[in-house]
Amino acid sequence: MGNTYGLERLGLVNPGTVYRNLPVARLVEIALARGEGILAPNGALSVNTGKYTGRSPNDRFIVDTPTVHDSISWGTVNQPVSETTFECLYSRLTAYLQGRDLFVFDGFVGADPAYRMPIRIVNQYAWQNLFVHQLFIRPTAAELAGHEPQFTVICAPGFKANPELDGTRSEAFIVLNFDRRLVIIGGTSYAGEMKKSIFTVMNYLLPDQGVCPMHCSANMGPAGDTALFFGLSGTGKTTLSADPERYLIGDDEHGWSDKGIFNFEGGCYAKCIKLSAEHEPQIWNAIRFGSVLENVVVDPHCRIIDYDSDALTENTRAAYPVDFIPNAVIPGVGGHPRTVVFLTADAFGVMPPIAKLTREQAMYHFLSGYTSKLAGTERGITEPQATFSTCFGAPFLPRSPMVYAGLLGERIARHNASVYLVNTGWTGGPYGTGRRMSLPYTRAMVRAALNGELDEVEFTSDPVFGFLVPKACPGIPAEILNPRNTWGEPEKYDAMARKLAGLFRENFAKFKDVPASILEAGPVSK
Ligand SMILES: Nc1ncnc2c1ncn2[C@@H]1O[C@H](COP(=O)(O)OP(=O)(O)O)[C@@H](O)[C@H]1O
Ligand SMILES: C=C(OP(=O)(O)O)C(=O)O
Ligand SMILES: [Mn+2]
Repeated sequence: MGNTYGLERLGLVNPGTVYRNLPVARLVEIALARGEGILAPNGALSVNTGKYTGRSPNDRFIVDTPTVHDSISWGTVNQPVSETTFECLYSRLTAYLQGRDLFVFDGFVGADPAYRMPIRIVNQYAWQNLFVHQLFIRPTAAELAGHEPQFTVICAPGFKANPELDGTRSEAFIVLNFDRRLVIIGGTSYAGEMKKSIFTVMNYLLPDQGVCPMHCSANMGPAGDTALFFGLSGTGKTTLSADPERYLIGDDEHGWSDKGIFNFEGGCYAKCIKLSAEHEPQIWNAIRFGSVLENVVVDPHCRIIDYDSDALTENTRAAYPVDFIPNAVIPGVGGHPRTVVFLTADAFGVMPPIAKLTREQAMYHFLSGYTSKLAGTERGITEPQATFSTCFGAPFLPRSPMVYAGLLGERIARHNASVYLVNTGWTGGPYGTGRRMSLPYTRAMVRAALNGELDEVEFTSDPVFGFLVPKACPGIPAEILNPRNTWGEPEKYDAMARKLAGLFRENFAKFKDVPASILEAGPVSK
């Protein structure tokens, strides 16, 4: 029998061949030989995930054990399952995997050696093992030799749960078990479930180590100044952090410790619907041999890639290691951020393209997490839907939002970071009548904020939300800065703004123990 690398300790007995940390070329060869995907003309491995093309938040559970019971914010996001349910499902999963070839990736999450955690991902599919190889932090040969995983993900999309037997909601499940330090995934092949599960684990563990975990991208300017871009899926974290004038640290998940910031991952996971070489050259060029294209339409005969097609999903993706972007920072660490950007994709077309927030407003908007869910990233979402996703990442936060807001607010104050709200969503009217904000304009505004150019301009106070809106911004026609001017009928804008302010108030009512100064930083007019 071949080496099983200790898998039997997880109850994974009698496997077929176990492959551990295969090089990229072999994973690609095996994936192709097994018919898991096809080669795209740019060299990327192209795969389709079938029924599940986005995350399935309703199928995600956390095992409710005494150790974690009091520190998890239970509810519709963090749904509990019992240990008995977990053990039954787990034994059926391990039985399913007997006799099958398995692909193991041993590596790390967390670029700062002080906080990094050795992890193991066990995959049924070679392509998913390539995905995690590129997305997480790859070990050196020496690190691999001494590797002892502290958390494991087992991902077996071919194993479909039976809700009656297994206590799941459907055939798909993502179950996190902190006592066993194990995540099990079945029924769905969407690769994002693996990375976001480990993100959730870090979001649980790091606050106890004095680190603020954040759903944000990060980059660094030539002078070493770092910036963070918070935002729910599809709001522009990946796109805006890939900036030819700056050094990329990471596109999605970071921690902020007493030393500065660090990426959790070693790769990026870019949305590629309507991707163009003109608007996103760095991402375009990162899609090559070693990358994975997920649910992007690639013609099986003539092998033409159609980035414009949403035939399989709007949520088409490319996964690649950070160093496929020129000027990436390896290892992904940086100093304390000078600028923090909250990205919102406002489907009402109300929010200005950029606004400067006071510290209290920053906390109010961080807790609110106002944005729109964009089509495709979660099952059942087919058009933009206004949502309040606390901390711009509610689906990934196992603890109370106050834990994360407290950690972030304290760091923003201590390091005197400037905070901006940037609307990458609609302008000129709501979704349907208006249009998506122009990406070149958003880039110009972000550049001005990061360069300090916005410190030099005049601002007006937004009559509804109270934050400061610049009157001018280099590279931008001034009239787009006030969203009211972009609507055909400004009175309709006023009505919509009042409606949105009402939604903010309604949503914020759920936060009970918030200091008055933060409560008062919400919408100013009734
Ligand atoms: N003004 C804009 N700012 C940022 N992204 C935009 C804008 N307009 C359109 N987009 C598109 O929106 C998507 C943003 O996705 P992405 O950066 O992957 O989001 P995230 O990383 O936050 O999930 C990309 O497909 C990008 O091309
Ligand atoms: C991968 C995801 O997130 P993001 O779009 O933020 O990268 C996701 O939500 O499945
Ligand atoms: Mn992203």
